[in-house]
Amino acid sequence: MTIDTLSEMIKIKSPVNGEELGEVPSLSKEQIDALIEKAETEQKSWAKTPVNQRADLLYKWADLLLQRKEAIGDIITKEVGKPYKASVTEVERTVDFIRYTAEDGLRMDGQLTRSNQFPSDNGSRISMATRKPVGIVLAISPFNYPINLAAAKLAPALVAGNGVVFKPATQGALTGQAMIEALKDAGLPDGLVAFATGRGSVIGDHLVQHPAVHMISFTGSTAVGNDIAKKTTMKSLSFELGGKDPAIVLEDADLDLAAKEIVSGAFSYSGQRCTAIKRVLVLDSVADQLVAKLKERIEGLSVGSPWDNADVVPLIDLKSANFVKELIDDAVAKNAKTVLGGMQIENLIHPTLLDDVTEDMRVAWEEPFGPVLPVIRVSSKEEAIRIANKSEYGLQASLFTENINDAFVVADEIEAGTVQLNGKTQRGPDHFPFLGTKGSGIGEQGIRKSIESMTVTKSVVLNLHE
Ligand SMILES: NC(=O)C1=CN([C@@H]2O[C@H](COP(=O)(O)OP(=O)(O)OC[C@H]3O[C@@H](n4cnc5c(N)ncnc54)[C@H](OP(=O)(O)O)[C@@H]3O)[C@@H](O)[C@H]2O)C=CC1
Ligand SMILES: O=C(O)[C@H](O)COP(=O)(O)O
Repeated sequence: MTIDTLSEMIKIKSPVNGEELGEVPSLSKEQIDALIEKAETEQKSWAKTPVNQRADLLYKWADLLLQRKEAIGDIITKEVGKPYKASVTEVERTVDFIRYTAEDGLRMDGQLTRSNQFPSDNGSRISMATRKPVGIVLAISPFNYPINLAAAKLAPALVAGNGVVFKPATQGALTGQAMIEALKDAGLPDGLVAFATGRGSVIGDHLVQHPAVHMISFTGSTAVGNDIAKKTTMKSLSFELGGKDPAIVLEDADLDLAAKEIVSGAFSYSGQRCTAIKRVLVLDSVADQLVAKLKERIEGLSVGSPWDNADVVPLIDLKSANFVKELIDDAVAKNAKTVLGGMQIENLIHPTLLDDVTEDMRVAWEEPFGPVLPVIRVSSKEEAIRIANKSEYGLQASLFTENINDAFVVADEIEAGTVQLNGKTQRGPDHFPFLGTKGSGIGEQGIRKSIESMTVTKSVVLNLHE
């Protein structure tokens, strides 16, 4: 089917019980073009709107989201099966994100540079650089944080004076709709944000190659990120992609702390987080003890419905669960030991701990996006660093040690955007720098960095003549 022939609706069903929740239009090429044209027109006056008024819109939007947090939390849980408490927390976190973005947007300043800072210059020129919006930002978000990772693109884009084309994950589009309704109720100029629904596989190419789009802020899988990068030209890119975050546990680590952080980092929302801990690299001498502690904690996880706030819930779809099971089966066939779990019931995978995982197993390298934790035993910290860095990904890493020297030496060697010392891998707080190296991304996020990525420098030079 080509995009030109589309006009049908896409039904959104619950990943938990298959209930039909609603539908969103699969927009045609012409509909998308008309929306983008309107956004382009509106952006011109939005860019001239004082930043304090742009920030006011964000504050009002945040207030409305907070008032609607239970209702939106309800939609998130229905649509992506996130535990209800975590869904409401996601809305609250988004509110904080938007408010902080408004504040940072107000503080974004230019830079004054005198020419005589450069050798041999007589000082007759002054550059006054300010930040200008890029124009139209294409925001493409994934399913797993359907409001937070969408607002994390829209808020910086808007406060900086841009128009936005917002393409939500299809499984996440109902949440996106609720978020956009709140933005409209807060006073969003009509048409400034084009809400572009439709499957990425169908409308994606048209969006990412659209000549009116100046910048693409994408969060999702490395496969789709690679595809977009190949297809676009002359657009700036900010990509947050997949990960295979290791937790490295050295001999002198506090093993109780390590086990607690690793289990929470690996299994919350069933491991459907880019920053989930996706492998453990533990020194042989403490591996038995650590595995026993991990086992005990994983046994304490609840499995079931997101409405009961279970720790481990059904995955986003059957295809994803089948993929996770495939990784488990491959490892077991190659002699990994199943310490716990390994069962699949439709799209629910029981929390799984695999020991004695080796480098020939797919689960050592591939991102499951599910509740499976492989343990790889290593004989030295050098081996841990080698295996950590052999990954195609480089999002985050955790390092557990009581030795401050090792902490900094090893952290320095790890190829990742962030190394967490004695803590689980995680993105927040959201004003921290957040980035992936290698296959985990391009560019940097974190509130200030996101605003910067959606603006360009405009320099006006004053030439003084005697
Ligand atoms: N580093 C980070 O910050 C994060 C990374 N991720 C990564 O995202 C993945 C899980 O999220 P998931 O939603 O499944 O990721 P996908 O890559 O499948 O989808 C992400 C978004 O891209 C859209 N899309 C799909 N195909 C195309 C295309 N050809 N052109 C343009 N857009 C397209 C999707 O639309 P549609 O839904 O319609 O297919 C969706 O909106 C994991 O790999 C995870 O690690 C997730 C969150 C954070
Ligand atoms: O999408 C993701 O997985 C997030 O960017 C990770 O956020 P978190 O570390 O706060 O869960």
